Amino acid sequence: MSYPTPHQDDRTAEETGQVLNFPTVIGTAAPRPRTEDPAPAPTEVEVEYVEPTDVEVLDEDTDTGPARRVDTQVEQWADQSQWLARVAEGSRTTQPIVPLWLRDRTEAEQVLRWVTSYYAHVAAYQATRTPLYMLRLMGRSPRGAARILGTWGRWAFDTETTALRRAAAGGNRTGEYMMLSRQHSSRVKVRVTSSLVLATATLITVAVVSPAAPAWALWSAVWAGLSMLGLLGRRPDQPLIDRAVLPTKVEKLTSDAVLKALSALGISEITRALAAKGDEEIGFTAPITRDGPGWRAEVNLPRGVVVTDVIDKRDKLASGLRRPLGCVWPEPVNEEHPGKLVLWVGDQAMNQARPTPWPLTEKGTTDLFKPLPFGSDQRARAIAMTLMFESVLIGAKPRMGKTFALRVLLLAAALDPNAELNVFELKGTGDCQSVEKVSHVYASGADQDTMSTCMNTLRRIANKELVKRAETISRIAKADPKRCPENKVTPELSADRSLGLHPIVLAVDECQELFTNEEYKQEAAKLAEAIIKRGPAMGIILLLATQRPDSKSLPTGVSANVGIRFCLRVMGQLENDMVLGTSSYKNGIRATTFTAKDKGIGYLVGVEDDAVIARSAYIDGPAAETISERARAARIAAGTLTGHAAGEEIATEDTTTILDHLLAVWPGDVDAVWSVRLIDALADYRPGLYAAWLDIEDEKARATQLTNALKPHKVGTRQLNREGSNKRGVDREAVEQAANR
Ligand SMILES: Nc1ncnc2c1ncn2[C@@H]1O[C@H](COP(=O)(O)OP(=O)(O)OP(=O)(O)O)[C@@H](O)[C@H]1O
Repeated sequence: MSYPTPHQDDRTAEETGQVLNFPTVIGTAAPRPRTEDPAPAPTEVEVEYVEPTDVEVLDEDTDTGPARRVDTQVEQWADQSQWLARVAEGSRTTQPIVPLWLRDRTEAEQVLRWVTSYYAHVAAYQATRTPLYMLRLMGRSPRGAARILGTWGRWAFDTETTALRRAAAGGNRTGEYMMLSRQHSSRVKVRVTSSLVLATATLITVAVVSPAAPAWALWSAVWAGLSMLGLLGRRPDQPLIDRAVLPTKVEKLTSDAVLKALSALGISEITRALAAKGDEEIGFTAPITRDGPGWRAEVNLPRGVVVTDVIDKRDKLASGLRRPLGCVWPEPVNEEHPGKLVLWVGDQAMNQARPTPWPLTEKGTTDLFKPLPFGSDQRARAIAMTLMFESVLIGAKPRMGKTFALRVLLLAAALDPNAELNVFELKGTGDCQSVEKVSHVYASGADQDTMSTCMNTLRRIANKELVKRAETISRIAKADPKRCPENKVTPELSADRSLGLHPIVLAVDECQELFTNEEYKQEAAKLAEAIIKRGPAMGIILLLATQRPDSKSLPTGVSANVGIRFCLRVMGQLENDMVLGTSSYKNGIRATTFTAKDKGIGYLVGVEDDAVIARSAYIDGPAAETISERARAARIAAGTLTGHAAGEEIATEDTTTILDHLLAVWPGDVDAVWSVRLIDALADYRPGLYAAWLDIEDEKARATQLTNALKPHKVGTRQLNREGSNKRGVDREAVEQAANR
């Protein structure tokens, strides 16, 4: 593309804008003339067009004339340093020396499997059709025989000279005719005689040899003969052998196919960009390559089109590519720009691929400080997650695989003999039963008893364990900062059982039951939030799974603070963002695009830098039992089988007191609060314990209830003059001191 020189362009300066010359540090190229300068002799100046970048547009009112474009420096730089720009661009987009698929053993195996399966398919396809091909040969043999006879007849009776003889006879060329006739007669005589001799010899040989030959040899000869005739009888419009049509799942992805599919999306900018041939608005930034069991294309979408526009129309894209929906996975590349699309097209729909086996099914133990195998991505690459210092939220529509995913994490945790498991399944179907034999606390049920056991465990962990662990950690950090450099548990501290800092895993399946329970919802939300915020540093890991990830069933404090999120199929943006985090839907991370068949498949956030599509490992009931048995044996060997699993009676009753409740509901940093206000908050927090106090109409009498309840803890109340009224109230310091005592 070339810039017009001032004389080539007959527009006015106002129309074109003026190009200012900037002093440049690179070279001393002659400045471009201003449009109002006397025109130099017209010359054809070919200047390669460089996309204007960082163009400063001056205010129309400043200086003289209209807004000015100041591309000169950019152009000069580009003119003189084209190669530098090319090198810079080139080094940004260098292609890997070792192909992607060869870098990883699993991927190399995938490719090998793919190639083998392709040729196996072709071989099997043709082998199964061999009888059909034979029938076709037999069917065509009469035509072959006729063709042979025809050809022989034409040769033996010298038909090729018939036209010449006719022409000589018609033209009264007697001499020529006589010569041709003689030649014809002698040819026919020789050819017919030799044919008869050959035929007789063949017949005699057959008659002599055939009685002595074995039957298979005769049949083979007949078959070979007929096959030969069949081959000679072929027809160009009906090939004998069918093409082993490549199955759709391994068809190569071509750039044409990708562009065609993109054009079918009905996005006007894409259609325009594709129509404008030669325009580089849309294009591939790397060759389409094999990537795991599929193809990977990198596309720069036209300016203004974002990858989420394409993700929204994934079904149309799949239709355009003529692939099953489960094969087509468009993804954004967030570190580049929102219009950079990576399109991965699998050979097989993800939901139909064989789930990769869980590596710990047969053997092995785990360490919660290290990555644990969780599942695999669309490319069948293993996905591992480190649970320590994290909390996990799993959300989905019912029956999409949330309990299976939770079970993988629970079994992985169970295989760390040092981890204490507290497991609650609030639907009562026994979905987590496989880990009962290794759990310190285990309860399953939809009843109030299970709920109350779950609440008491939450209270123990949030109110006692967190406090105790914080004290231990700060004591160790003070005494020996090297032992605890980041004021959080380390593998060494956690392994020392005498310190009580071993990992605690608290899992609640169907947690919506807890967060919507009239009696516990407020308290449960506060406790869960406290554990999510403060627990990870102290080795406490909360795992939550819910089939109703909406604002009512999942407290914002929980959904906003959780670290690892796994969202299987959900129906709407709200549920999607509740599980995956605010703006996920807007950013193209949409679990709404999964279909009902995508069981166990979801978006996983918080494990890799970007959200990934993952399928949890499939561990069925019997396999889970076997793994759990192994985990139990490991615990027995390590001497860490405790609580419910060890048949111990564990105190799961409420060990919190009114002091804990007061501190949980205390408003911010306020040092003293009226008793009536505290009673209101307490009644919301623990309606089962305090709601009855609200029935007392007289404010003074109501406040007295709190005074009396605090007496056993040696916490007094006093008159507080606030907002122009004088009412009984409590000091925070007094409550804290009593709680610490
Ligand atoms: N990773 C997976 N691969 C293949 N199939 C899976 C996978 N995970 C789950 N499934 C299938 O999905 C079905 C439902 O799974 P699961 O019981 O975990 O669903 P759920 O979401 O917990 O259901 P509910 O909400 O009713 O408790 C299972 O029976 C299983 O066959």
